[in-house]
Order: sequence, then structure tokens, then C-alpha cells
Amino acid sequence: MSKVLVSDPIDQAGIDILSQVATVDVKTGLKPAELIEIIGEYDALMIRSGTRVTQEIIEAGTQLKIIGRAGVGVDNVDVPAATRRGIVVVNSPEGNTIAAAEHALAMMLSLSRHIPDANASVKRGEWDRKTFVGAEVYKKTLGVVGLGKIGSHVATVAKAMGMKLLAYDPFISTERAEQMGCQLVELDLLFQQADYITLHIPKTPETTNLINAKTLARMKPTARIINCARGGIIDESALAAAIKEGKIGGAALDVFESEPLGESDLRSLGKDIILTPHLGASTTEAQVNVAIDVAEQIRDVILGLPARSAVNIPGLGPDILEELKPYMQLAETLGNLVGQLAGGRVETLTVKLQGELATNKSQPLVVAALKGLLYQALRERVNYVNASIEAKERGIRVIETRDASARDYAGSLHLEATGTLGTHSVTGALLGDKEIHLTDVDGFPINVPPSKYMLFTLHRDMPGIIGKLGSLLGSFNVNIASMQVGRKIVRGDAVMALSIDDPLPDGILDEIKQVSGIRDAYTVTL
Ligand SMILES: NC(=O)c1ccc[n+]([C@@H]2O[C@H](COP(=O)([O-])OP(=O)(O)OC[C@H]3O[C@@H](n4cnc5c(N)ncnc54)[C@H](O)[C@@H]3O)[C@@H](O)[C@H]2O)c1
Ligand SMILES: O=C(O)[C@H](O)COP(=O)(O)O
Repeated sequence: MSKVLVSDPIDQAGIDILSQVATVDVKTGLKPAELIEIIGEYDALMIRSGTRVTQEIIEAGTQLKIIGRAGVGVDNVDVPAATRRGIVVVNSPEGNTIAAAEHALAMMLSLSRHIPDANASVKRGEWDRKTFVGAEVYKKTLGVVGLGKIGSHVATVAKAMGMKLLAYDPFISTERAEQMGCQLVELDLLFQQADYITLHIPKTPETTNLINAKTLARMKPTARIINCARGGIIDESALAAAIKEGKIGGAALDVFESEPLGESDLRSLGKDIILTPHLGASTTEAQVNVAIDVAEQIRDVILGLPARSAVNIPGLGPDILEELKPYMQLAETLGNLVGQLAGGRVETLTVKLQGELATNKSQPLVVAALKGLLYQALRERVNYVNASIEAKERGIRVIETRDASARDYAGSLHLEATGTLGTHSVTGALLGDKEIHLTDVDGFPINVPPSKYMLFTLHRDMPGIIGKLGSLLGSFNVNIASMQVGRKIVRGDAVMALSIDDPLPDGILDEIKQVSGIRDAYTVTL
């Protein structure tokens, strides 16, 4: 039975799903050394933001197939290291969207009305109504930085509260921003005009310290900043200084450069700052959502099925996956086949998408073809996650072409592999009930479903050759399940594709090549 380690607090709904297919150990609060010590036993690791999954941990996880992040941000996972090792990293892109958006809105209102400090004061026995005079958000300008899932929801609710909305997001269109009631502006203008600035962007090299002494200096002296996105987007010392010196009005922070927050000037800024311990996703509803979302994906990967929200498998969204799944199987089979026909070291793989496939998203098919191509070299170590990297590291050049006019089949895939021993090509399509058929080998038309053991010959189309080959195979007790010849002209060159029940015994391939009229022969295991 597979084993899953859950190293951060996860809702029971997720544990219940995992328990259907695996032994689940919940061990929270592990130190990195303790995690390294035990991770080698596990097939899957499920985390939130509390566990840092470093390269060292990934390397110690020799059995790991999947890392599941019950939340959005995977910045606590060394995704490139996982990708190199062929480990799928999945998250829950939408499970906590509403929770995080509502937390940002709650922070904005709390900051405006000094609710945390007023509450603390009453609890201390005071009745101070002067200190806590606040500001309304109605008719004020909210600058939304990052108009993705969370930013959009914040904008929609803020609009309903009568706020004027500015947004900065270089990756969305003016029309999309307008649908959300936002005016898309340059960041500088947003900083200058906003009364409230709310951040909903990932932490990237471009967004690190986006809010710094310089940008703070451009804001209104009353501006209030809300960060429920990621620590490190704001330079904390610069922010603390700006609030202390009255250069801005205040800030509400849920996330920090380093978590848990240690010694910090931020702690001593009174009612103009609100600090919460990374609570954006901490609602009962969000925790059930993300736990189920990620546990289902871990369960699927354990059962050998693809994950729907993998962050390190390009182009594999759930809708695309459903549509392309049978073609991915086709691409993988053809990749495996052409790799074996080419033998030696493959230097170039040309992937030609034909007919209706030419209009499809091709990246997953190319990845599947590479996975098949590399299977003989890497066996189970190659998967959809690392196939492209493995191919790149082996210097395999990939060329993608499209031919929407090819009409022999609704959609077909043509692979050509050129390597140290020459060039070979195969074409395949899905026929009938999505059954894979080989429709061409080395330019010779055939129509056979691939089987586990196959033999291909290139021979002269002449009488007697099929009989000779049949007798030779019979003398070695090799049973032929099916046989088909493909030729372009009568008595010219031809290809024979045989499905055989067992692998060819050693040495027989050389004897086949000696048969008069046979120019070459290849044995293939799929
Ligand atoms: N505090 C929490 O507990 C909590 C919970 C959930 C998500 N988050 C964080 O909130 C952030 C937003 O999450 P989301 O689900 O909305 O993500 P999302 O991917 O839906 O949206 C992010 C948006 O940021 C935009 N963007 C990227 N780089 C940008 C840049 N340089 N400048 C401006 N815009 C840029 C993107 O175009 C996108 O529209 C993430 O950092 C996520 O990790 C925090
Ligand atoms: O990226 C996220 O989903 C949030 O930061 C939430 O993190 P958490 O799951 O540790 O609360």
C-alpha cells in the first residue's frame, strides 16, 4: 500500500480521501532534519505553507511521486528540483480564493475603523471614543495590484461598497478590468491616486520589494496598504519607517518576509498597523475545499491517473487533459516505437500534428511523445513532468509542425526520429472507439493496432518472402498473431508489421536479416 505523509494541519476531509488508497501519517511541526530522515518511506507528501520542501528533502524522497500543496502558493516548494526528479507538484488554485479575498476586505475595514485596537482597549476596561475615529471606504479609491482570482473578488465587493477602483496587472486586458469595474492604469498612477492599495500578486523577482522606500514616497500620506498575498512584496523596514514618519496612513499585513514573524519594527506601530499570522486561507470552508482538491489529486496519481492541477506539467488543465488523453496515449506509443526503430542516440524528434490535431494545444502531445521516446532509456524514471527536461539534457532537438489539411483520419500524429543510426518515422491515429492504429511506418501505409511485441521488416516485395519469414519464426516457436504488408508500388520496397505473442528469442533478428530480400528488421516491445 502507498504511504502519504501529511506534514501540515489539513482538514479531515482530505485525510479521509487519502485513506481510501494509502496509509496516511500526519506528522506536523517536523524539523527539516526530521523530515529528511523519514521522507524516503513515502510516495506522497501533503503540505500547506508551513513545510519548506527544499531540494535536500526532495532528494531524500526517493519514492516520492507527488507533492500536494493544500493551497495556492507553491513558493515553499523547490518546484524545479521536483520537476528534475519527475515528481508532480499540485496545488488547489481556487479552493481558498474567497477566504483570502474576504480576509483582505476585512483587513481594509478593520484598519479604517481601528477595530483591533478599539477592541483591545474595551477589553482592557477603557471607553475611548476619541482615539478610534476612523475613515469611510465609500467613494475612496482602491488600487488593486494583481487582478487575478483573489484581486477580482476583492474588486467586485469593493465596487459594491461604493469604492472607485484602479487596477494594475500587466497580464490582463482593459476589457477584463472594465468587466470588474476597474480602470486599468500604470502602477505609478495607482500608487499616487489610491487611498487603499491591496496586493494580490505572486512573489516573483519582479514583485519582490515592489513596495519600497521609493514607491512609498509617491503615495498619499493617508494611503493604507493591505498585503494578503506574499511576504517580501513589501520591504518591511521601509514600510515601518514610512508609517512611523507619517508618510503613509497605515498597513494591514497577513504575510511576512520571514514566517513566523520574528523581531520586527512592525510590531510597535500601534493602531496604524494590523498584523495577522497568515490567516488568509484559514476558514473552515477554504480548508475543506483545498484538502479535498489536493487529496483527490494525490489519490489519482497514486492510482496512476493524471493530476488536474499540476503546476509542473505544462498545458495539462483538466479540460485539455480530458480531450487529449487518448491522443497522449497515441503520442507516447508512437514515441516509444519510433525510438526503438531509430535505435542509437536520437538527435531530433519531429512531431507533426495533422488534421484536427493541428488546431489543438500541442505541448502535452509533444511531452507525451518524448516520454515514449525516452522510455527505453529511462523506464519508469521518465514521466510527463520530467520528459522535456530529460530530452533537453540529452540534446534532443524537438521540431513541431502542423498540417491541418491532412484528411486521411480526423486527427493523426506523425513522428520522425533522426539519430546516430538514421531516420525513421511512424504515423498513428485513433480509429473506431478511440483505438490506436499505426497508419504508416517509414512512409509505407499500413493499418495495424500496436501490440506488446512487434517485428518490422523492410524488404523487397516479391513472392515467397512472407512464407520464408513465417517458417523461420515457426522454427523458433514464435507465434504470429497478425501480419500486414505496406507497400507503395508492386514489387518495390515494402514494410511488414508483425504482432507476435512473445519477445523474439536472442539471435533470431540477425537470422531474419539474412533472409534473401529482407533489407532490415527491427524488433520492438511496447
Ligand atoms: N494570505 C493567504 O493566506 C493567501 C491565500 C491565497 C492566496 N494567497 C496569495 O495571493 C496571491 C494571489 O493569488 P490568486 O489566487 O489571486 O492568484 P492569480 O494567479 O489568480 O492572480 C495573480 C495575478 O497577479 C498578476 N500578476 C503577476 N505578476 C504581476 C506583476 N508583476 N504586477 C501586477 N500583476 C501581476 C497576474 O496576471 C494575475 O492576474 C498569491 O500570491 C497567492 O499566493 C495568499
Ligand atoms: O498560498 C496559499 O494558499 C495561502 O498562502 C495559504 O497558505 P496556508 O495554506 O498555509 O494557510
